[in-house]
Amino acid sequence: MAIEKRINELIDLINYHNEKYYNQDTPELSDYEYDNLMKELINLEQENPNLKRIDSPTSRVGGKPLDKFEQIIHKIPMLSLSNAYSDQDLKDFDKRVRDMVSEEVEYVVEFKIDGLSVGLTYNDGIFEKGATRGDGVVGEDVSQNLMTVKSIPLKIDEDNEIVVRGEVYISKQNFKNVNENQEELGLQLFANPRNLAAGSLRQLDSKLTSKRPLDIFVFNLEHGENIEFKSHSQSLEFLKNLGFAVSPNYKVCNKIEAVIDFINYWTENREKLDFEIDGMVIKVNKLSQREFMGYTAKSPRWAIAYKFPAERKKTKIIDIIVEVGRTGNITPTAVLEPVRLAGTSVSRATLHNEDYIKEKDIKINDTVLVQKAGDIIPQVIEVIKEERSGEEIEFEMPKECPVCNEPTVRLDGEAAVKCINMSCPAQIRRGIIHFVSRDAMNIDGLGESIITLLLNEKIIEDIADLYNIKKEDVINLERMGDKSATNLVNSIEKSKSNDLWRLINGLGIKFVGVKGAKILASNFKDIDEIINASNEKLIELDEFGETMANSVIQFFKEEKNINVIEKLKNAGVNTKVIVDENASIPKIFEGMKIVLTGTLPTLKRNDAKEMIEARGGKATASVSKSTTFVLAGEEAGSKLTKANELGVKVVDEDIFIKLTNLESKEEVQNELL
Ligand SMILES: NC(=O)c1ccc[n+]([C@@H]2O[C@H](COP(=O)([O-])OP(=O)(O)OC[C@H]3O[C@@H](n4cnc5c(N)ncnc54)[C@H](O)[C@@H]3O)[C@@H](O)[C@H]2O)c1
Ligand SMILES: [Zn+2]
Repeated sequence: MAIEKRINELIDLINYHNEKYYNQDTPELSDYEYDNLMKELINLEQENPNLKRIDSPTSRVGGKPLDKFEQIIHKIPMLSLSNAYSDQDLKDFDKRVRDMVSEEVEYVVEFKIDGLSVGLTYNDGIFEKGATRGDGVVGEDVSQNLMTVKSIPLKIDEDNEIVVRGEVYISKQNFKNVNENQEELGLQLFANPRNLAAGSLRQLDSKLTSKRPLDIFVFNLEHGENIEFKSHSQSLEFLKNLGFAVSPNYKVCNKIEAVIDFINYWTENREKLDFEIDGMVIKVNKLSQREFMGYTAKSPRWAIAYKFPAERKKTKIIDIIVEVGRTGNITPTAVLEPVRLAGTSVSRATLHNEDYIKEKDIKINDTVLVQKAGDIIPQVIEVIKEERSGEEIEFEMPKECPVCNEPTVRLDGEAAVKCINMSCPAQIRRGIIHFVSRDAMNIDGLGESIITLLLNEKIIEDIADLYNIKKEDVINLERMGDKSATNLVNSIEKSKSNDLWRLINGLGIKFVGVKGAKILASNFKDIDEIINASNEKLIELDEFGETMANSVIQFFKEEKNINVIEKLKNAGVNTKVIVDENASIPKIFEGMKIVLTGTLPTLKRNDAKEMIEARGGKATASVSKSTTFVLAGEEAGSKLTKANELGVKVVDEDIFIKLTNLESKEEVQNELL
C-alpha cells in the first residue's frame, strides 16, 4: 500500500516537472534531482511489476505536443536516452553491450548538445518538414520556424527521402547577445540557452524565430530510402558531405577506457566550447549490432548519455528577495555572496516557492551549498546547519504584492504565492500581449514593443483601455506611421465582434486555454453566466477538472477583474456566443480520420482542420488504411502517393466544401463512394 502510494506520488511529481520542463520551459529541479525521482520510480516498478501503471512516465518520452501546432507523426519514433553518471555506469553499459552482441564493439562518443531535439525530412533534395520530438511518436510541426535556421540546408544533393535528427541550440555568445537585448528593452531574461532555443523554435510567428540566432547540430541519420551504411560514423560523414552541420569532435573508440578518457577530457574542457553540452553520448557504431540490440519503450539499448556532474560550492545567503513573474507568481530568490560555478560568477539562486524554503529550512544569513547543473539556474541544495551563528533570519512570503500592494493568495494545490490582481503592472504587460495574440482577440499590429510604448506613455493601463485608443493617440509613437495607426485602430475595432471564446481565452485565466475557453463559451453562452457559475456546475463540464474550476472561480472573485470586464462591455466588446460551434454544426465527420496534404486553393490549413474538428472528425497526420479520406491540394507529395497505393479516397477543396455542407454522416459516406 505504502509502495503504491509512493508510486502514485512519484508519477504526479514527474508529470508536474515534465510540464514545467517540456511545455513551459521553466524547470524547477536540476536534471540530477529529476533523474533521481525517475530512477526511484523505475526501481519500484521493477520490484513490483503488478503495480506498474500503464500511464507511467517511465515508458513515455518527453512532453505532450502542444495543440497550437499542427501535429506530425514521426516516421521513426524519436526516443530518449538512458543515463549514466559515473565511470561505473559506463562500464556496466559496456558489459551489457558486449554480453549481448558477443563480438568486438566500437563506440562513437559525441557531445550531448543541450538544446531541443528535431527531426528533419527531405524529399527530392528539398527540405520538406521538420518537427519537435513531442512525446516521441507525435511532434509539433515547426517547419516554418526551422526554415529560418541558417545552418539547416533547404536543398541537398540527394534525391532519396532522408530523415535526420539533430539538436537546435543557441551559441553561448548569441545567448548573451539576446539577453543583453532583452535587458535593454526591459524584457524578461532567458534562464539558459536551452530555454531560449526551445522557446524560440516553438513560436507561432516564424518572424520572431528568425530574429533569434538559432543553430543546429545534426547527430543521426534516422532514415535513408535506398541508402545503406555499415556504421554510424560513415553516415555522419555522408551527412557532412551533404552540407549538414554535423556535431563536431566526435570520436570512435574501441575500449570503454578510451571512452572514459575522452569524456574526462571534455568534462574539464567544455567551458571552452561556444555552445552548451550537458554530457556526452556513447553509441554503438556498427549498425547491424544496433539493429540486433534494439530498443526499450523509451530508448535504444545501444546508446547511453553520460551526464556531467553538477558543480557545488559553499556560500552565504545575504538576503531573500521576491519577484513578480508573468502569471503573477511571486518567486523568492536568494541573494548570495558571489561564487564561481561552472565558469560563471553566481550571485543569485532561485528558491522556487514557499514550500521549498520550508522544506530545506532556508534562512537569511545561512551558509548553504549551491549548485549549477550546467543547464539550469543556480539552486540552493542544502543549508549547512553546523555553521549557524544564531543571526539567521526567518523568511516569510509577502502578504502583499511587492509591485501593486494587493493581497497575495496561495491557491489550493498550488505551490506558488501569487498576485491575482489583473491590474498589477508587472503582469499587465504580459496579459495584454496574451490578450491580443492570435488565439485570443487576434489584434494585428500590436507587437510587444508597441504595447510597452502604450503602457509607458500611459495611453493604456489595462486590456480594456485598448478599446479607447484613437488614431491620434498612437500616430506619433515611435515606428508608427499613418498607415499602421489606421490599421491598428481598425483591427482593434474589428476584434469587438469576436466570438466569446476568444475573449475568455484572452482574459488569461490560469489553466484555461483555447480549449477550456471554448468549453466555457459553448456551455454558458454569455460571460455573465460564467461569472455566476458555481463550482459544481463548472466541475460537471466535460474535460473540466477541479483545478480549472477553482481557477475560474478565483478569477471572477476578483473585483478588479469584474471591473475590467465591465469596461470591456461598455466599450462595445461582444461578451456573448455568436456561433455556437458545438451546438449548431452537425457531427457529420464523427469517427472519421481525415488527412490534409498540399496547398489548398483558398482554405488555409488551419481553417480546414477546424472545419473537420467542428464536425466531429479527426485531422490526422499520416495516411493509413484507416484514413477515411485525404483532402489534397497542390504539391501534395508523398501522402497522396500513399493514399493512391492504399486505395484511400482523395478529394479536392471543392468536394470538401460540398461535404462540409451536408447534413448527416450517411450523406457524407454516400458522397465518398
Ligand atoms: N529538471 C527537470 O525538471 C526535468 C524535467 C524533465 C526532464 N528533465 C531532463 O531531461 C532528461 C530527459 O529528457 P530527454 O528525454 O530529452 O533525455 P536526455 O536529454 O537525457 O537525452 C536525450 C536527448 O539528447 C539529445 N541529444 C543531444 N546530443 C545528442 C547526440 N549527440 N546524440 C543523441 N542525442 C543527443 C537528443 O535530442 C535527445 O532527445 C532527463 O534526464 C532530465 O535530466 C529534467
Ligand atoms: Zn501585483
